[in-house]
Amino acid sequence: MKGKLSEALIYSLRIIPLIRDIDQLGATIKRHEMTGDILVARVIHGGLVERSGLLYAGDKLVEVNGISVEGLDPEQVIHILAMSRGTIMFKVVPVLDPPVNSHKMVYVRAMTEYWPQEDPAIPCMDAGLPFQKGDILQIVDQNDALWWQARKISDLGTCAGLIPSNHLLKRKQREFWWSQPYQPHNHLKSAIYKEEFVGCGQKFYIGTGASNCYGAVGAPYEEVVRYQRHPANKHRLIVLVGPSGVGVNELRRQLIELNPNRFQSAVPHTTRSKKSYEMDGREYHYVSKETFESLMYSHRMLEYGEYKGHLYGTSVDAVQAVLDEGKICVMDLEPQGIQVARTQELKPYVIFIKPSSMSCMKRSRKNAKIITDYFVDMKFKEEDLQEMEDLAQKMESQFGQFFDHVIVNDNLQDACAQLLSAVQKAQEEPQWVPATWVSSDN
Ligand SMILES: Nc1ncnc2c1ncn2[C@@H]1O[C@H](COP(=O)(O)OP(=O)(O)OP(=O)(O)O)[C@@H](O)[C@H]1O
Repeated sequence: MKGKLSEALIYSLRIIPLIRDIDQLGATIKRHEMTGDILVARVIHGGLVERSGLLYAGDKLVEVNGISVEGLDPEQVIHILAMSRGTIMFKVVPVLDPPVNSHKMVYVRAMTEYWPQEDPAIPCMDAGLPFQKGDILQIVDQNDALWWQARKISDLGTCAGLIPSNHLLKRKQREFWWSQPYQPHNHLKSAIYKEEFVGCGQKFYIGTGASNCYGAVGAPYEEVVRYQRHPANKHRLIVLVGPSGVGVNELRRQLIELNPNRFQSAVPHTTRSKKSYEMDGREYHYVSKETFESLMYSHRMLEYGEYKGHLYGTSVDAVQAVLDEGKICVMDLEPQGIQVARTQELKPYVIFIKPSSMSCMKRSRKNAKIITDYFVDMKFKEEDLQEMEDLAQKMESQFGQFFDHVIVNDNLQDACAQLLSAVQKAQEEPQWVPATWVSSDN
């Protein structure tokens, strides 16, 4: 029988050389709250440290290039690193069980915006990844429940950056919401232990329009997948959105005119009575108020409104009727209606029609007429164009996360050609869509 051995931890010191090519090392360090040790806090995905496979989160730094880091602040260690060139020698006590990233890679659409420079709670500002509404992010590391690592798909070659986790972002949004309007910034103060980024100080643009660095309340990330419509499947609904007068109707009309066998509008419903020259199902579906309201209450109306005492609206079934014929349904929608249309059933592809610059608009709309029920032949005035621009900005900042594509409507022919190409791509090429749309039918 073995005698009782007293246990002892054997700390194996390891010397790790890292050759710094450019000045990115891609790791953060922090000081242990109790022991004062300098530890590797985080290894950034895609950075030099991660690629070397030699340093892990939790490793304790003992020396850097022969200089002891004992008793130093993380900032002082960063300074030593900043002065070092070529091969950097780290003497470390390796962590006993290095963390493994067991999460699969997921892609999300950012439904809000995030500005690390405005977020005092981020453990390391320089390692933060700023993003805007609608950006598609590749989440590469979810080991930390609060801070994930992600890359923008438009920038997959770079090393990852820190973003707040879904859970943290939701919590912060809620706190911010409740703290309004009396203490707009107190919620951001946090006792999170600061980390220092061992890499070059990336400079980020600080957003000016954001109400706070965490954006608006709502689901902060939407999981997305690449989806390509099978040629045998129904077409995706094409939704056009834009400020009044920008040319949404004109573009829709022109697109349908190009190929009426392929593109079609949905026939709207109305509660007004049919005129003698009209035909039920051609201009409108003429229904009773009760029928209309039951469609509304059962969420089968994509949008509706009242005009001169009568209800008007477009139903999901009317859109489906066009899709069932194998055609591409093109409809314009108020931005508030996008969320209602965003279903697995319709898989809408949303195109935002945007005005161009004021000077361009003045030129291109010189002979254009505002089309309303009250004024005939009224030309666009400067105020109209200004109002259109302001509204476009508001729409973009409020609903930009839902836009799959943006077209600037300056020259009508160009805009129409861009629309045709975008619509074809939406139907025939892979696009990012909410993961829930393809879970069961693929
Ligand atoms: N690129 C363009 N160049 C010149 N005129 C244009 C252009 N786009 C649209 N127009 C004209 O601008 C006017 C308004 O366009 P349209 O009716 O399509 O606006 P809208 O976005 O549908 O707005 P609303 O919803 O208020 O009707 C029309 O007379 C249209 O012919």
